Amino acid sequence: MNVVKELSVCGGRLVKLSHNSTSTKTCMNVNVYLPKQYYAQDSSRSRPIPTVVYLSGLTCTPDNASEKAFWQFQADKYGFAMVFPDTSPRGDQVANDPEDSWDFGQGAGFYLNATQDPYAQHYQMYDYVHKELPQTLDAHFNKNAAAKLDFLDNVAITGHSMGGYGAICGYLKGYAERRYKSCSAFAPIVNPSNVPWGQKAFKGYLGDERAQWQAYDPCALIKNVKRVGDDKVLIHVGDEDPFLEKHLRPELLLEAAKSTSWENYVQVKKVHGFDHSYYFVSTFVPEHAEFHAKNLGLI
Ligand SMILES: N[C@@H](CCC(=O)N[C@@H](CS)C(=O)NCC(=O)O)C(=O)O
Repeated sequence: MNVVKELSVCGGRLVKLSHNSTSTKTCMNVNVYLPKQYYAQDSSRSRPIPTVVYLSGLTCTPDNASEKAFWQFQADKYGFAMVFPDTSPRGDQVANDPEDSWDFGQGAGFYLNATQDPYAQHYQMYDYVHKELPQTLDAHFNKNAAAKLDFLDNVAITGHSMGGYGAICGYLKGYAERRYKSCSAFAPIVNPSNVPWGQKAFKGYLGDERAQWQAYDPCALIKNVKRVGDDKVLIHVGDEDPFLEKHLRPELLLEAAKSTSWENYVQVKKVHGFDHSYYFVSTFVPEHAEFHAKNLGLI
């Protein structure tokens, strides 16, 4: 991994990295925020600093949330690190949307492993985000450092819009092995098989066969994953979000959860007057941070 830039933010440092990914076969950018606890000269710390992975929405790079979600204040408050991955592979060699729209292709990888040409070659974002990136970050940050960061075990996941979808999907798919300790989402796409953004992406990346889509659809996954303990999924969405009725439709996840172990354990908070922007996301980041801090054993 190459450190492209390091900046002071709040009480810690934002590290901007790039690396050659074996999953996407491209150079990927990722931002990592190391909270103030990472730099504290406290050798008595008994366990590594947990991480929260934030998956961004359509058109975003790792910088959008790093600059506009204000996670850093919360990371310092509770003592977790943040990982901000990119939303797709990028580059001239990477196939893009034939319609040249922002809802598919570069900036819109949907955090899945594409099976269809010409996308399968580089769009392997599921393996990248959930498998390769944590291992790569672990090797980079923990090799020689005294203070350890936990990218592999005590990890939470969250995200916005397409990234909220990616977070719920990754959480449920990895649930049996407890890949993530905690999951939340801001204005997520919850039922991609049945909304235009998701259908376009699934058709392009996974093909016409709808049976293949089920493996990545939270509304299908939730029916086959048995919830344990106090696990809950926390969701916020604004009632003035322009994408609410057509693309997000969070009520469909509540319907899918009915009569399963998740009934009453998916919490959708519809908040009045908020839209889809980072004004909305940043307002509710403190509540999500507290939720994850509890589930990561920090409070
Ligand atoms: N007009 C928006 C449409 C896409 C959009 O709303 N993207 C959301 C995620 S689905 C976003 O976070 N955009 C970037 C930002 O607000 O910084 C854009 O081109 O950015």
